[in-house]
Amino acid sequence: MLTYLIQQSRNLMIGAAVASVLSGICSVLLLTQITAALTAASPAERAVLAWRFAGFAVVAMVSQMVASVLFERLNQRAHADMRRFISGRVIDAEYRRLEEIGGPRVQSALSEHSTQVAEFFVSFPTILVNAIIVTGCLVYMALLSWYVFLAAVVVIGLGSVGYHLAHLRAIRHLDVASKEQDKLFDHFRSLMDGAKELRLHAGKRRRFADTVLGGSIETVRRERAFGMSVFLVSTAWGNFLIYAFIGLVLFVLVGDVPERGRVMTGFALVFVYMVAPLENLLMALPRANMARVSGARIDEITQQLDRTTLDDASRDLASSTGPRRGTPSLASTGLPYPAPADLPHPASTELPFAGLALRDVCHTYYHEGLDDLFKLGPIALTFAPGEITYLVGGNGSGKTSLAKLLVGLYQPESGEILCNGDLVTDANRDRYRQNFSAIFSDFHLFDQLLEGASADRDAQGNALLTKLNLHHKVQVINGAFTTRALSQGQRKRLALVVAYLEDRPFLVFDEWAADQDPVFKDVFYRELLPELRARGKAVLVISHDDRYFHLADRLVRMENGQVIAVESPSGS
Ligand SMILES: Nc1ncnc2c1ncn2[C@@H]1O[C@H](COP(=O)(O)OP(=O)(O)OP(=O)(O)O)[C@@H](O)[C@H]1O
Repeated sequence: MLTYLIQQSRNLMIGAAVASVLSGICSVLLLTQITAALTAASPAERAVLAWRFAGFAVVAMVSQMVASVLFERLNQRAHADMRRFISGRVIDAEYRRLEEIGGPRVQSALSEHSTQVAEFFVSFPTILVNAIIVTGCLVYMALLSWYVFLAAVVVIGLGSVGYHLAHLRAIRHLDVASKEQDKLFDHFRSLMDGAKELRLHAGKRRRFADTVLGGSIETVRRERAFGMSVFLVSTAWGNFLIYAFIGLVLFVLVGDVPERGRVMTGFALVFVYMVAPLENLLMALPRANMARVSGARIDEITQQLDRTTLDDASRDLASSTGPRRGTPSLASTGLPYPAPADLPHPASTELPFAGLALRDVCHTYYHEGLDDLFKLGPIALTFAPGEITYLVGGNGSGKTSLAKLLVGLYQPESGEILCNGDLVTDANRDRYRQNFSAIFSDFHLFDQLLEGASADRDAQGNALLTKLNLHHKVQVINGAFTTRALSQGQRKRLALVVAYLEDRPFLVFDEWAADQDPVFKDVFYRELLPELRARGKAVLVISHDDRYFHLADRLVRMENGQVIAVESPSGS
């Protein structure tokens, strides 16, 4: 990830580095002018020095401005690139994969980890400029004396071994911290999602705050502090080696060389000049290592997201703009998923929907903690336009899972789905999904319709709001709802407005009516559903409202992941 970001920003980075180096050189030259001014005798000499001083000061200022602005831009660009990259992968990922990975880990990658990686671009100029200065000093040292240079190499070697050992240890702790951080994001979510429960139960609130959340915060602090301390200790070890080296050179190696005074002065100057950059370098490296750990974490998450992706069409599109699997690539981030018009056509929505068939489809959930499986299917069912199917059964019998299989959110492990007689495959699954509007029980309402604002659509939306008796609460203006602060039942009605506007041939309602008052429940089952039937829509209604089961064209009963009966209650 980090390597890729550096490659992506190479030119900007080179520009920023050159400006940094120039600023560093000018600072040194300014110092030489100050020293010269102290000893300058004539006014003419001082005038020349003054002009030079002014010149270097201006160049130093301009180059520092350019360098810091460019590095800040690099930082922000890296941040934006990563956000686009990760959210692009999340949008592309198979839904089931997302369920498995879980929101908190993705959230953690999007926020903390990407901040750490972007931070690298703040420490990078320090590393770069100081590394250049240290290298320059070593070259100068080699010119002064080969013996001393070789001694320097040995000391640097020793320092590196120490640093490497420390590094291995520190990385282990930073890794534990970054994994714990993913859990911490889960607890952060509970802070909001569980706000009501936490307020109603003081004991639980305390235990959550102290043990669960507090424990997680503490683990991250402890592991990160330990990892970083190891780095800092190795920095002190590096510093010690620098002084040991200086002592070695001054008091042992240049004992009785010819021109001792000149050589000693030369070394003294190099050391004085080199110590600060070397210290800065050693201090900046731990930050770069933090960035590396976070970069690896982002890679791990995006690779898991990638294991199965949307469909071959989007994969093809991404591969035409850059590498996709294995090596990290931001190439597809500008276009995280293909516009429907760009997709190939099989199982398409262009043909009028003529029906679909599930042929012995199966899906399995594996519950890791319990070492337990939930097996859905094999299930064989057909769905026709203008037909209302009620899917009923006890809690956990597999109704929602079957609906997710039906609408293409899960791909069948075995068996197949045929739409208009065409086989649904990985290549056309995304297009197949465009046949459906679904309101699951954990539905999400976007604040916009995301259909492109138009006066017509606003008018259509507002008419539907009136029909669903919501017009006094909310309106559609410029393609967006004026509010989402509604009761659960009202929000579900709003979701219904969205589904109506989508005008898809197949609608799925997962216990939609559960939150409606009796009057509107009646309207839903007795008016809205028949109306949809009359418009030729296929409808799957997951329901526990047995008062209305007789209104279904077909009643599919489920138990323990299997369809146990298909009935025709209305006698049609
Ligand atoms: N995201 C998931 N990960 C793992 N297992 C799951 C997941 N969702 C559901 N399951 C398992 O699948 C079984 C069926 O769940 P499903 O939600 O399909 O049932 P349901 O019939 O819709 O239940 P309800 O009437 O309570 O909504 C559950 O018992 C659960 O063990």
